Amino acid sequence: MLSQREHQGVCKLLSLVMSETESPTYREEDYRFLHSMLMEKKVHLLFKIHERLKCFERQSCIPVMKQAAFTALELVEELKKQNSRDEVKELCALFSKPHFKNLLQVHDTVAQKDFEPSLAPVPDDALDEEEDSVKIVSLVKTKEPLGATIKKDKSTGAIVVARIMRGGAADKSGLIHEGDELKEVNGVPLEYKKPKEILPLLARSQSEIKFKIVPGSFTEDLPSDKIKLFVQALFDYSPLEDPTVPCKDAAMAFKRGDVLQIVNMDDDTWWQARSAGNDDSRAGLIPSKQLQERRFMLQRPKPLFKPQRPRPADEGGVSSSEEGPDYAAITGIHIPGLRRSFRLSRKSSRTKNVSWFWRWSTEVHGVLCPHTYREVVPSLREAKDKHRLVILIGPSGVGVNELKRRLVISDPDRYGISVPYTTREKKGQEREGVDYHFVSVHKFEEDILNHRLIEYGSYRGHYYGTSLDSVHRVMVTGKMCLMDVHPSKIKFIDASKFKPHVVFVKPPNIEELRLTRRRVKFLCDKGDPNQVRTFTEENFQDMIDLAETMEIQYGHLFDKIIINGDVTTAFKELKEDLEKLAEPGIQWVPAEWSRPTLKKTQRSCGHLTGLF
Ligand SMILES: Nc1ncnc2c1ncn2[C@@H]1O[C@H](COP(=O)(O)OP(=O)(O)OP(=O)(O)O)[C@@H](O)[C@H]1O
Repeated sequence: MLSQREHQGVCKLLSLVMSETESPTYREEDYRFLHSMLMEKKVHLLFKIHERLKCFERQSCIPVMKQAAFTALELVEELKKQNSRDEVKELCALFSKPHFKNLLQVHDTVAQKDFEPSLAPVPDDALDEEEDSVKIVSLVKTKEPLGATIKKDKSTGAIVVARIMRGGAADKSGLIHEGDELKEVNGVPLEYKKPKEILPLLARSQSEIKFKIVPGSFTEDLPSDKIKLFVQALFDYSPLEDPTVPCKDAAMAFKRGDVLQIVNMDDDTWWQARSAGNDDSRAGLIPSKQLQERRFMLQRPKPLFKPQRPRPADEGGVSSSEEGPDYAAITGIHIPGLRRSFRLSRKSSRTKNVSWFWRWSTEVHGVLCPHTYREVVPSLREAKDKHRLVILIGPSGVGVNELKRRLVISDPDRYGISVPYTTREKKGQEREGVDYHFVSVHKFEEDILNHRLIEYGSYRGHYYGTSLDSVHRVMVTGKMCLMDVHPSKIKFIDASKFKPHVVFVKPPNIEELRLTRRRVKFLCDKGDPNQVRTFTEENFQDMIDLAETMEIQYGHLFDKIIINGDVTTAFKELKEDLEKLAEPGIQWVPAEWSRPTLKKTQRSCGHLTGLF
């Protein structure tokens, strides 16, 4: 907004100019052009800047002379002619020093206000052509790329500016816009030239690049710093491996999990983004959500077409009945709460796979949303805040329990595990509240009805489940609660309360599985301690297949993916991730957590709202 005084100034100037144009050569068209130019917001801003600079000039100190370097030189010559006193000699020596000479030269540059790069004057004949309006734009060449891409307009054959990268040199200049037609670069006409022939012209120019431009219809964008859309990438992207990217140099690479600020979404296929927190950097091209979804849809979904292997007779432990997900084995050091898993077990995985395949095939043409980007918002974590709930998921046998066990052993004061509930009888050494909470069927079913269980299932006629209550009990002790659930249950966890951090434990490739697990023994039936065996090739393949399916279905919920090849490396990576999670500061969380609709969804699902 212009101040009253500035506004008056503009009006005065405007009326002066208008009165001057009332000459015999007055043309309605020129008049309107001048009027619209003077009404331009940018012209007003220029007046404003001019006013401010004037103000500054009045306050600032004025140099006594503008040629101090020359005066110093003359003085030295004079002094040399005088006497040879020590002080005079010292002064002459001082004035002759290169540092001092340079200092005076800098002074003179400032005094003469000679900061502008010298650009050649606009040639007289530049505007003689018949075009309605032609712009001559001179840009000083720096190490920074221009930050614009060009293309040939298919219908007219003209070379036009395809994109201006936000924050780049062209964008900052404010002089070149998308849709502008380039007529010449450094005096070379671009007619009949291909875009790739023009790039060397730009590269060849030394200190300045001069464009002759026919402006396109330009609509002012929202400045990039005003667009506050942040997304977390759910896939890795490398422009070098993308043959469809319009300009590899203008594109940016990113990894899954990187947070990007989207600064331009005008184009349906290529957005412009920069790394979050890097406000001054030039934006880069990234595939838009729509483009990435299309690409994803065009890929043949692998699990859908995977041939079903026949089920060996020795693995028929669980039928395809309504029985809940199977429980997996427990190995290693006993830690309370580590003794059960509702994740798909290796025994039931094949049966489950069949139904997942069916679901995938319907969802792929229906509601399944490919994982491209998820909107995130910054959330400030303070030192006094409770820890976030850590959810570990992965196919059975991949090592979720092993990693939980190592975390608890490494720092029992920091990590805790919720104690599960069961309706079965207490066995041998088991302790109430340590190994399980032993409850009646009636109590368990009441808890189900009251939505007090995050997850539950039945195994051999007994219920097993994790209650919100037990998670809460760990959290109030100030520990980070670790739990493993089936990924389909994540959406029912009250995100605004627990701020779940989901870690997907992924198997490595089959060679590494063979290498690291060949001798590993696991309990294949927790009800029978004699049923210990080693992993088979089929177990490995199941693990990989199931991980792939989980990633396709639930990948958008994963905050971190850990590949559990070498267990020490995987554990270190997990621990580092969780330590970072505990640190105070800004964390990026899904934007939907802060939207009121989430609560509605939860209520309509009838889950997990009763207890807290
Ligand atoms: N990276 C690894 N290298 C070698 N052995 C591993 C590795 N990770 C886990 N194991 C071992 O594999 C076996 C299965 O691991 P674990 O019980 O943790 O799997 P899980 O994912 O919890 O599966 P489930 O829920 O079926 O028990 C255990 O004996 C464990 O010690």
